[in-house]
Amino acid sequence: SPYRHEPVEDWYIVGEEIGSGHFAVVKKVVCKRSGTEFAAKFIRKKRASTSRRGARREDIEREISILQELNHVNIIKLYDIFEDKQDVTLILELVSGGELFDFIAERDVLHESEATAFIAQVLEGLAHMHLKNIAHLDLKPENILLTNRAQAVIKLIDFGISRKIEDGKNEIQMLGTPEFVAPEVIAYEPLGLYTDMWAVGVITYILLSGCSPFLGDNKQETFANICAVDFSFDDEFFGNTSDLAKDFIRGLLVKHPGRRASVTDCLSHPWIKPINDRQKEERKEAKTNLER
Ligand SMILES: Cc1ccnnc1
Repeated sequence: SPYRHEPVEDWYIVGEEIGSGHFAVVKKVVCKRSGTEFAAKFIRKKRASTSRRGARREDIEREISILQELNHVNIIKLYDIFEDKQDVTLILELVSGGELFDFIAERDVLHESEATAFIAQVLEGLAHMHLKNIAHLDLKPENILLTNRAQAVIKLIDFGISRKIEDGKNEIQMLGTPEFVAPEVIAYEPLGLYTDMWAVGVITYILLSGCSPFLGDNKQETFANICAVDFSFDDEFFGNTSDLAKDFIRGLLVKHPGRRASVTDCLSHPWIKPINDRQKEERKEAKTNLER
């Protein structure tokens, strides 16, 4: 295969674990030649065809080809690929500012205008993907990282279940994380770019309130809440939230995929792109209630 068959340790000093995925572990590494830090994602290969452990070759190659097609400041970059008997290892851009939600939880007050700046960056990264008919399909807070605390640049990570959406062929059976999956995922109906937009609605709802709109006591309850689109803006948590923000979320938590706001609709929504000072004023006043 076209991947480098030398040991990763020949070229990189392997450091601490900084993340883990389904069949993968992510470690901080330092390039021996340049001293530059990267993240190495060691993906365990499936050995026997009957084994349930390890990732299938076609899934690893799909993640790689999708990462190689994407080139955007808000999407994690892939620099190199190694392979040995046990793993395929992706050398990725190191994103060391932690998860967006931890950054926000640390802040005592986060104005909506700051929240929109983060969501706008998620939307910019998604716009780049959706333009190429690529859906992430596993958008959730832990897959939204920050480069560092100063600039607070967002990076989308983990394209492990990401897919090219081709008409008629997107009957993909898959399940992201229950709390963030759209109704079509639960109903085994076609997934699409619109499936990511539902997740943006859930993420924004949580960012502004600290509450999860559909989370039940178990998976079944959560799925029932999602399929019924059973959510509300409880005044206890949304009392300070602007009407623009609620309108933005309502446009995304729509059951019918065809009626759901697209990434383009979102980028031109007044909550993200205020067109006059009144809209700016309205946004500024509101504060988030994210759990501290
Ligand atoms: C977890 C992770 C993945 C990619 N880059 N940095 C950190």
